[in-house]
Amino acid sequence: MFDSLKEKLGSFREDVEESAEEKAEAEADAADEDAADVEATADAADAEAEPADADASVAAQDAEAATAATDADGTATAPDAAESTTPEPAGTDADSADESDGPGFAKRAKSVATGQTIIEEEDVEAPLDELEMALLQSDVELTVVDEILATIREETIGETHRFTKSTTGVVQRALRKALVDVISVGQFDFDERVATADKPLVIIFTGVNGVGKTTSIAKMAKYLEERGHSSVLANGDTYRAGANEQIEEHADALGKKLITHQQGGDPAAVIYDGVEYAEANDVDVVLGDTAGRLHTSNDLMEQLEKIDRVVDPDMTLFVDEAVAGQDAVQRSRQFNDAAEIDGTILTKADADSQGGAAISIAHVTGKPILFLGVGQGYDDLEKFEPERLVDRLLGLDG
Ligand SMILES: Nc1nc2c(ncn2[C@@H]2O[C@H](COP(=O)(O)OP(=O)(O)OP(=O)(O)O)[C@@H](O)[C@H]2O)c(=O)[nH]1
Repeated sequence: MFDSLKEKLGSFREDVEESAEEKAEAEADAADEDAADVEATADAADAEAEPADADASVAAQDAEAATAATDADGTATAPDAAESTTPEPAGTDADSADESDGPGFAKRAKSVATGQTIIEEEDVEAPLDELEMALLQSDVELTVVDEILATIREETIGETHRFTKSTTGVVQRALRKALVDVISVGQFDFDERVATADKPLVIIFTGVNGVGKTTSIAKMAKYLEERGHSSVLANGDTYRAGANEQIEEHADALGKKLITHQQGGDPAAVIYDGVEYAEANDVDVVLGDTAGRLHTSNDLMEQLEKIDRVVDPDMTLFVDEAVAGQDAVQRSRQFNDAAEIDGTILTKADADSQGGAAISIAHVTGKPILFLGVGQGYDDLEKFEPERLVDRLLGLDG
C-alpha cells in the first residue's frame, strides 16, 4: 500500500541528509583552517602580549575564533570543548556578530564549535523541489502539497542540531508533522460516536458507482457486528439495474436484513423503510446505499436533501477509491460541496501505490478519512489512523 509514495518520501530524507553531510564536511574543513589560524596568531601574540590581550586580538582578527576558542594561556582548544569550557572571548559575542546572512555567521561558527549545524534554506530547497514534484506525481492535491512543504520549511530551517547523525531525526520529525497535519483534519472517533448515538443511527453512503460503495456497506455491517452493533441494509440505489441483487448477495452472506424497493423507486422511501424496520426490531444502525451516478450535482443534492428531510441521517459517508487519485480528490470536493459529508471511506488502498487521495481528501474537504478499504473480503476495512499511516509511510512502524 502506497509503496511508491513511501519510496519518494525516503528519497527526500536521503537528499536532505546528503546535503547536510556535504555542508558538515565543508564547515568542518573551514573550522580546521580557522583553528590553525588561531594557533598561529596565539603563538605570535604570546611573545608580545598579555594572555587576555591575545584573546581580544584573536577575536578581532577573525570572528570565527568562536569555532576554536582560545583559553587563558593562549592555547587553542579543540572545537568540541569550546562551547562548554571556555567563556566567549571579548568581542566575539555570537549575538553581536553579523546576522545579516541567515542564522548569522557567529551562530554558524559556534555551531561548528559544538559539533552542530544549522539547516538553512539552501540546504532544503533542492530536496523540497524534488519532493514537490514527487508529491504532485503521486496525485497529492496542489494546495496540500503547498501545505506540506510550508510545514517542512517551518520545522527545519533554522533548526540547530548535531551534525549528520540527527539530520534524519529533524527531517523525519518535520515530514511526520507535515503529513499528520494534513491527513488528520477533522478526525473524530467513529466507534465512540456510534456507541453513544441515539438508536437507530442512520448512515448514508454516497459516491459514484463502481468504487466499492456496496462492498463498503457490507464491510461496515461486519465491522459494527464485531463491536456489538446490529444493522439493517437499505438499498437506496434504485437507479441502477442489478443493484438490489448485488447488495442482496452481501446481505445473505452476512445474514443481514435488506430493505429494497423496485428499480426507479424513491431512495428516501427505501431508507425510511429501513429506519422503520430498525425501530420496530431494535436494530442499532441503518446502512443506506445511494445511487452515485447522477447527471448533475443538482440531482445529487436533491436526492440527498430528500433523504435528509425524510430520515434526517446521522452521518453521510463519501466513498471513493484510492486508485482514482486526483479524480477521487476532485469528486470528494464536489460531493462535499453538493451535500455536506461527515467523512470518507477510501477503498482499494491495497491496490494503490500513489497515496495521493489518502493524503489529500481530508484537507480538501475538511472532513476526515474514517476508513480504508484494504481488500475484497468483509474484514478488509481498516480504521484510518493518521499517525499510524504516516509512520507506515515513513518506515517508522517497526
Ligand atoms: N482490492 C479491493 N477491491 C475492492 C475494495 N472495495 C471494493 N472492491 C471491489 O471493487 C468492485 C466494486 O465494488 P462495489 O461494491 O460493487 O462498488 P459500488 O461502488 O457499490 O459499485 P456499484 O454497486 O456497481 O455501483 C468489487 O469487485 C469489489 O470487490 C477494496 O478495498 N479493495
